[in-house]
Amino acid sequence: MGNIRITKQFNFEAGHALYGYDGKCRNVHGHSYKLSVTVIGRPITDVGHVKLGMVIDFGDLKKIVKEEIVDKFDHATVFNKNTPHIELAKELIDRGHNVILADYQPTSENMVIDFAKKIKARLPENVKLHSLRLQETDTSYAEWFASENE
Ligand SMILES: Nc1nc2c(c(=O)[nH]1)N=C([C@H](O)[C@H](O)COP(=O)(O)OP(=O)(O)OP(=O)(O)O)CN2
Ligand SMILES: [Zn+2]
Repeated sequence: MGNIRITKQFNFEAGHALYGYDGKCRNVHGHSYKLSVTVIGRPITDVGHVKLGMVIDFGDLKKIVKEEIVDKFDHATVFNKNTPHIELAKELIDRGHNVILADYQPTSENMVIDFAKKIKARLPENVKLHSLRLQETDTSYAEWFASENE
């Protein structure tokens, strides 16, 4: 049996600001992010296996992506910790806000690279991350493909 790709989609709301950017996105603002996670592998053929016919149970994929990404980023504000925004971030943290201090500029490109690393580290041996698509607005998204990052 051949390789099959399966995809699960996630949504989360997050704020961010692009420090030093020459446009309106230098302001703190938010997005309703849509993340599509595609993995590839061979469906299980062992008739005695509870996951017969699955590459990975969608539920198991959901658990990984929720724990690594959605539960952390949903309703958080992401700042580049290598910029003066660290001061703003510290103030918000002190006031009990949910803040993520990223070691990168929080563009959709950098976020999708970060997400790929985190998801890859949690997948079982027989399942590979194929691609991610992170949609920031109705008209803007970034994609990561394993085949382009080997
Ligand atoms: N290459 C990138 N460019 C921009 C990013 C990014 O992550 N990567 N991010 C932003 C802003 O954060 C924000 O997402 C604005 O994006 P944009 O598509 O420009 O939003 P608009 O509302 O102006 O889109 P329209 O649909 O064209 O009105 C900026 N750039
Ligand atoms: Zn934005």
